[in-house]
Amino acid sequence: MIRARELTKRYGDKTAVDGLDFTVEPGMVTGFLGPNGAGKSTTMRMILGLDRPTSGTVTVNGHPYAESVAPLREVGALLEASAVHPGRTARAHLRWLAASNRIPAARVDEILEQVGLTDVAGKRAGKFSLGMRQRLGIASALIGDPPIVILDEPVNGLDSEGIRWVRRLCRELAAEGRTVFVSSHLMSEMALMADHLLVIGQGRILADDSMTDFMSGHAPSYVRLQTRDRVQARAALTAAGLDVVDVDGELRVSSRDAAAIGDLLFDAEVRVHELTAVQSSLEDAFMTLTADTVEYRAGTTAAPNRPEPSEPALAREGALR
Ligand SMILES: Nc1ncnc2c1ncn2[C@@H]1O[C@H](COP(=O)(O)OP(=O)(O)OP(=O)(O)O)[C@@H](O)[C@H]1O
Repeated sequence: MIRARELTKRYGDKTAVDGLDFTVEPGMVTGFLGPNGAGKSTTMRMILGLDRPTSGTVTVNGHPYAESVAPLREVGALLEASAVHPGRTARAHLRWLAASNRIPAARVDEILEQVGLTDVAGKRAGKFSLGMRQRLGIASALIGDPPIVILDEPVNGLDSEGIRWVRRLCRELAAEGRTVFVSSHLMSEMALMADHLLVIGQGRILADDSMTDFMSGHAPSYVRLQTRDRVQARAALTAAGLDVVDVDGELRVSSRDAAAIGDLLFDAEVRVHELTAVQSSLEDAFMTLTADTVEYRAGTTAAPNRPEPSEPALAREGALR
């Protein structure tokens, strides 16, 4: 378990992390999300004792990580995949880590096998591709068989097979009862991997919810309706208590039950061309939630202080009503 209380970090005038209170529970994958500059890396660094909080505390298993006597056996972390001496082979790197943490040498071959690096174990890390370095970073995190695993952008540089492997690995680690805390900018991947989400923006918590609650609260579902009889359809749906928005000639109905809407329109003698239940994505939900906290943004011709609004966000705000 990881627990932060009023965790704050300032760099001069800049408050990177602003009074965070959260608990990362064991037995599940917790996704850590936030736009660039939100304070994710700073938070992870403070958890690992690499940065000192300006105020507040963060503990792993009830004590600050810096006080750990066998750090790699307590917390395994991947912060930067390239943090390996380039002249060292993968096996030599892992042996060195094992020796310095009193981990049996036999564990090295076991972990090389687990991350799929056995065949290149004798190769220098400097010659590794980004994907191989990522795997070596994950091996380094897991060598001490730690109950807490922290992975910052673990799928960076991995191909589809590698991404699936990381997803399976995280889910297995959580199923074994470990605390798994993972950041990623790949929303589609996070949606498949995480059970719980911690979302921050400008150093503050925006959401701390189970994936299910987060999606139902922030990623609305709707039914898309194409018909020539829009006026009649709208009247029938509104009379039934449903919200309807017109987006470029397509009606969006605030419901997830396409069949019920089909029946209702049939009774109202409305000819339907398309009726599709649409679930907005984690990315839509994330963009809507963090819209006002984004620190770096490319120039856009749309509204200057908000991201390009996602379709469901438009629907929810009734902007096109
Ligand atoms: N050593 C530092 N000195 C000054 N400011 C810093 C330092 N480290 C981070 N910051 C600032 O603190 C804020 C949070 O940065 P942090 O790297 O934790 O964000 P992040 O969520 O990890 O971003 P990204 O997704 O881009 O990695 C940013 O505004 C950043 O510029």
